Amino acid sequence: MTSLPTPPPVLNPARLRLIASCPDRVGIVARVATFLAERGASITEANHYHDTHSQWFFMRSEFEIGRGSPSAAEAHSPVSAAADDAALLARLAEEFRPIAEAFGMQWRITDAQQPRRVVILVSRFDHCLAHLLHRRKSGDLVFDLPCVISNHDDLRPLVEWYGVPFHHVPVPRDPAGKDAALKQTAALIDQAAPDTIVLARYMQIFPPWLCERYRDRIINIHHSFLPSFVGGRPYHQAEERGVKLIGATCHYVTEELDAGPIIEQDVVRIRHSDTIKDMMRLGKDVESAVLARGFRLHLEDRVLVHGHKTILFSE
Ligand SMILES: Nc1nc2c(c(=O)[nH]1)N[C@@H](CN(C=O)c1ccc(C(=O)N[C@@H](CCC(=O)O)C(=O)O)cc1)CN2
Repeated sequence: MTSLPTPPPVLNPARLRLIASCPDRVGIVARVATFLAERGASITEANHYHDTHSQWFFMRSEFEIGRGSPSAAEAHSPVSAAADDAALLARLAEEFRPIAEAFGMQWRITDAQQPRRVVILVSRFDHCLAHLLHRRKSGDLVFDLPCVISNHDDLRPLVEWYGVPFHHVPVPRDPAGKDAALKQTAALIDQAAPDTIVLARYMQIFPPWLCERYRDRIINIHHSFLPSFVGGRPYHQAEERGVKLIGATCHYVTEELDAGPIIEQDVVRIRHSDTIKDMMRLGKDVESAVLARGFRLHLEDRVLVHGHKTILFSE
């Protein structure tokens, strides 16, 4: 049997992701793999899942592909390379669209090397925000951070120490004032044009219109193991109930409070002698870790929303 010639390695390939879901049928993976192979793409990671309840199929393919146009190699300017990558991604999407339509897919192709634009919202508790700012500065989490928005001014020094713009939008308790403040907050978010919004212990409830505008792109950290202890003061609820485990839940934000699709959760054991203050102290590490893990899964396109649940294609 004649061995196929090994193609020369593609120098500095683009690294893209194709995420898709559709009613299950035979041939989906074969068709997508052929589409990629026909374009010289090398699949570096592939995940598939068949949901027996809904008979839907989910897939995530990460692949490397030559940037193609010689102009990109010749240009050597980051701006040109980024522009070429955008053009490559747009061309692939245009060519994939007929396949997606034939299978009835919900899909997207993303650039794994293009940092996401993220706006973080916070109130007074700083531990989750501080964790994300540190992980970004250390390079563990890669994302662009055009600004942080808060309904309190307390965390301005922390945020500005990291060289990130800080916007203070106080939210009064009266309904008219709250509505106006959340509209001002939304305007700042829109101005930043984020891919993702992270609520890092932001203690204001987003109105339905804002949840819809950024559906499946708003990530919250709730300081309980949902569905236990929804809403405000979950540690007080936990103390009253006498639970032996407290926890944290990272979930997408929907108009129904703390009921959005869950991305990541974890727990920590507590003792009968632990006070609410002890719980809040023990909870901080869990909240920070769960938010960072959930956020990373989202940044890497490893979370697929299916109804009120998620499918995770972890590494
Ligand atoms: N539409 C949604 N908005 C928000 C969600 C959500 O799931 N859907 N999660 C919350 C975060 N959160 C718990 O994790 C939470 C935040 C605020 C409250 C609350 O009762 N807030 C009061 C004001 C409290 C204050 O001023 O200190 C209120 O908004 O009336 C409960 C739970 C973020 N937003």
